[in-house]
Amino acid sequence: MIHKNIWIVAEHHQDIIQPVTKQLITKANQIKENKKVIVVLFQTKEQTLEQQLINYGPDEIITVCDDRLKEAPDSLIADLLSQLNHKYQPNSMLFGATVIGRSISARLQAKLLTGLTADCLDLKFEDDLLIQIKPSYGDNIMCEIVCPNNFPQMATVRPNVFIATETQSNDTKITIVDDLNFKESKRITVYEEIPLLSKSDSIANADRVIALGRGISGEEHILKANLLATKLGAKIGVTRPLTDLPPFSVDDQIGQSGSSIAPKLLITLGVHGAVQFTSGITKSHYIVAINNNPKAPIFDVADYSYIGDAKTFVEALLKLIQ
Ligand SMILES: Cc1cc2nc3c(=O)[nH]c(=O)nc-3n(C[C@H](O)[C@H](O)[C@H](O)COP(=O)(O)OP(=O)(O)OC[C@H]3O[C@@H](n4cnc5c(N)ncnc54)[C@H](O)[C@@H]3O)c2cc1C
Repeated sequence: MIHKNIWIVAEHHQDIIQPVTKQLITKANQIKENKKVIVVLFQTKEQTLEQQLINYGPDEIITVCDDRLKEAPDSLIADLLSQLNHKYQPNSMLFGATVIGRSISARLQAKLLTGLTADCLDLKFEDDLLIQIKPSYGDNIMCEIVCPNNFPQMATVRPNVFIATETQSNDTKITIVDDLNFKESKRITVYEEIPLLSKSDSIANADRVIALGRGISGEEHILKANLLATKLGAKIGVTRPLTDLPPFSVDDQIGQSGSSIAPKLLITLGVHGAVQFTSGITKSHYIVAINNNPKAPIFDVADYSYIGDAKTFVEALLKLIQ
C-alpha cells in the first residue's frame, strides 16, 4: 500500500528499546485511522528485540538483522532507511527527538527531499495528511506544520509527550528484509559500550520530582530541598533561570525547552508557572505547588496548593518526615 503506513524508527541502547519508541507506537495506534503502524528495527543477528515492541501492538515490524549494524554510523542507517522507503513508500516516518533520532532523520530527509518537522509535541492525521504540532515564535504559539506534496512526511517527537501503553494484541506481522545494500563505511570501530547516565532521562522517567524555581534559589535552600528529595526518593528538576546556577544545567530543566516529565508526584517550590514550564508537567498525576503569591499561575494546574514561603514549607516537611 503506497503512502498508507506510519513508520516508527525504533531506537535501542544496550538491548533495551527506548521509551520514546514505545510512546510513538501507542500514539500512532491512536491516530492511525485506516493506516498500519509499522516499526522499523535495525539489529544485529544475536539481538531479538521484537518482543519488546510487540507488547505495544504495532501492526508490523520490518526488521533488518545484520552484524554490520553493530558499528553502523547514522549515515549508513539513513541510507538503509532510504532504500526501505523506496521499496515500501510509507506515508510518514516518526523518530524520537533524541540525539540519534535527530541525526538520522535529518540525513534521511536530505536524501529523500521531503519535509522534516523537528521536536513535535503532538501529532494527528487529517485523512493522509500528518499534522505536526510544535511550539514556534520563541515557543509562544503552537503551530501546525504539514508537508502535503512530498512523502514520507517526517517528524521527530519529544520523549515523554505521549504515554506508552502495553496492549494484549499478539498479531504483529514480522517482515525480515535482507536484500539491502550496505555501503562500505568503516569509519567507526566500537571497542566497548558504556551506558551514559543522562540526568534528563532520570527526571523524565522519575516517579517523584521536586521542581525548584527562582523562589527557592540560594545554596542553603537548595541543600535542604536536596535532603527532602532524598527522603522522598525524588529527583530534583529546575525552571530555566536555575540552570545558570551550579550545580544545575540544562539537563535538569523541566519544560518546553527542557524535559517533559510524568511523575506520580510533583512538588513545585517557588515556581511561578510560566506556560513554558507548565507545558512540561501536564502528564504529572499529582501536583503540589508552593508559592507565596496567591495569583501565581502554577496554582491553576496544581492539585494541592500552599500559599506561603517555600523555604519554611521545606523545613516543616523535613521535620515531619525525619
Ligand atoms: C522560548 C522560551 C523557552 C522557555 N523554556 C522554558 C523551559 O523549558 N522551562 C522553564 O522553566 N522556563 C522556560 N522559559 C522561561 C519561562 O518563561 C519563565 O521565565 C521561567 O519558567 C520562570 O522561572 P521561575 O518560575 O523559577 O521564576 P520566576 O518567574 O521568577 O518565579 C518565581 C516565583 O517564585 C515565587 N516566590 C518568590 N519567593 C518565594 C518564596 N520565598 N516562597 C515561595 N514562592 C516564592 C514568586 O512569587 C514567583 O511566582 C522559557 C522562556 C522562553 C522565552
